[in-house]
Amino acid sequence: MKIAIIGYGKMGHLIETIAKERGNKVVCIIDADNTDDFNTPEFKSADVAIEFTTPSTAVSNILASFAAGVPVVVGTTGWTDSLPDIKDMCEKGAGTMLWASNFSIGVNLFMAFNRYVAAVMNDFPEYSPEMTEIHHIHKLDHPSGTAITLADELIGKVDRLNRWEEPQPGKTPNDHALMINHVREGEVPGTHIISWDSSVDTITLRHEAKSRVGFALGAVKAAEWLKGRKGFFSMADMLSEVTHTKGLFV
Ligand SMILES: NC(=O)C1=CN([C@@H]2O[C@H](COP(=O)(O)OP(=O)(O)OC[C@H]3O[C@@H](n4cnc5c(N)ncnc54)[C@H](O)[C@@H]3O)[C@@H](O)[C@H]2O)C=CC1
Ligand SMILES: O=C(O)C1=N[C@H](C(=O)O)C[C@H](O)C1
Repeated sequence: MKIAIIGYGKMGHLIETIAKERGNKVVCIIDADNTDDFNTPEFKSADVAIEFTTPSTAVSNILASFAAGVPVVVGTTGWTDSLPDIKDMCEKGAGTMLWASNFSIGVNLFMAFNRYVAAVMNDFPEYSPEMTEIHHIHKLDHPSGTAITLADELIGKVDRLNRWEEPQPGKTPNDHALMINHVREGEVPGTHIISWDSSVDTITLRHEAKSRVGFALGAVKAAEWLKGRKGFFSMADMLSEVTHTKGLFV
């Protein structure tokens, strides 16, 4: 199939390599210096575009893809205040998009394990959860999109929690808040840790990406799956259809 790449940075380069290895043709690459190319026949010929740019540019790239009539897989994080409006547009037929805070199959399994553990822990108030995400020093947003997804899903299962917070100097954490810590060091591709702590022990769930390959491969597979569909989709929609794990992802 024909793929357009929006954002030719660390993820964009890897997506180009993996898309070609899987037999796809990359028909157009848009980066910060050629954003007028959304109007070209090359971009408009793409079956699906894949967008990995920055928190401040994702929304305009999504809208430009919709205007060009090209369905778009979006991995950019840090812009999701606008997600309800974009989802609404897709549901009204103005565009097609698949968004995920994390395209790695391992992280999507980790998300399922997190939901299961949180549901169990709802009945064990002696355990308090906390989350830490560790990423490379170039990352623009915090907490990571993945941490926000994990936190929202955990909070949804635990009656004693109603929001997440980041630590603030001099401020005592609220009893009903899940704390999310972020660490920026070196070139760490992405590590997420969820711990459940009691006075006598700690239970820890940890996912550690070894490289960005899992993210890029998942995004290319999502693009291949999105071809020919219309509406708004998540990784869960794709995984629940292509795997036989009934109820695990949605
Ligand atoms: N959902 C997922 O699985 C993953 C999401 N990400 C997210 O993807 C985004 C990009 O990550 P990286 O590739 O590591 O960043 P990067 O900084 O290496 O690349 C971003 C690219 O976007 C380009 N860009 C900036 N403005 C643009 C515009 N208006 N139009 C087109 N391109 C533009 C930059 O020139 C740069 O080449 C980040 O938000 C990151 O958090 C990263 C890895 C996995
Ligand atoms: O910026 C990154 O690199 C990553 N961003 C995503 C996020 O914010 O969750 C996914 C992955 O952890 C890598």
